[in-house]
Amino acid sequence: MIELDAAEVTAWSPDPAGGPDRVVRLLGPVSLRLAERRVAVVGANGSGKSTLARLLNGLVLPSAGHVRVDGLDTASDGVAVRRRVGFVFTDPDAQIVMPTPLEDVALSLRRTVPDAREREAHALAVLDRFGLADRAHVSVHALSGGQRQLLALAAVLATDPAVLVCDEPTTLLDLRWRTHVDRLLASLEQQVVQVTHDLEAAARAERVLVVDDGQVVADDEPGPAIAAYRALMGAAVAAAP
Ligand SMILES: Nc1ncnc2c1ncn2[C@@H]1O[C@H](COP(=O)(O)OP(=O)(O)OP(=O)(O)O)[C@@H](O)[C@H]1O
Repeated sequence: MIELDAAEVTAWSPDPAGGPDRVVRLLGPVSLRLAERRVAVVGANGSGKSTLARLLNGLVLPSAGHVRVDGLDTASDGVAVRRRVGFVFTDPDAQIVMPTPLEDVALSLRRTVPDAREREAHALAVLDRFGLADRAHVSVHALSGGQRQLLALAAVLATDPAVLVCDEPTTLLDLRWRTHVDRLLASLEQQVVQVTHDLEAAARAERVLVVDDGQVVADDEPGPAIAAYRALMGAAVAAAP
């Protein structure tokens, strides 16, 4: 269970008028309990979706309030939270650090599988599960964008986190790879919280959060939540000069 209690995120920002830096609120206060297996987060560019997603595994810490995962506070139990909550970025290149897929997945397993041979065998099995076994030893630069996104997912899921948070995991993918990754995400046992601009993907969630200007402005089943998001975007388009 993910719990946000009056969680706020603030940051220092330059004053456009040239005065001293000032504190701006990026998100919140947000209070939520997320127990559903499939949660989608939608909203305009810059509305605060990534900030919300990053709060869930302690990549961003709340400036006020608390975020807890299965009772573990992201501020005081960050390491334990990150073992429970895997995070997948939009751009897999932000995440892939090793020269080959095998080494990259093996790196994720270094804590849970101490023996090097066992670790390699385990990493190969993970790559096989993601359809990447025949790419295990090639340079990661020789992978397609879709294969790189799969590798990023494989490396995160290798340690079997209880929760997977994905920040627009299919935005850079063509329709074929998007469908492939969507199916893979749908097949997971884990709780998945997915930030997305893909309203078809959001419609498959059990619960959809709509973020606008740093606030959760709708929180509902997909039908009404997506309708609220469309209304919000329609109003923004109508108000544009
Ligand atoms: N460290 C920071 N300092 C100052 N402002 C920040 C910082 N991080 C994010 N912001 C601002 O906070 C707002 C929310 O950013 P966030 O990345 O959460 O939006 P988003 O909804 O994920 O956007 P997108 O759909 O474009 O990825 C934006 O206006 C962004 O510029």
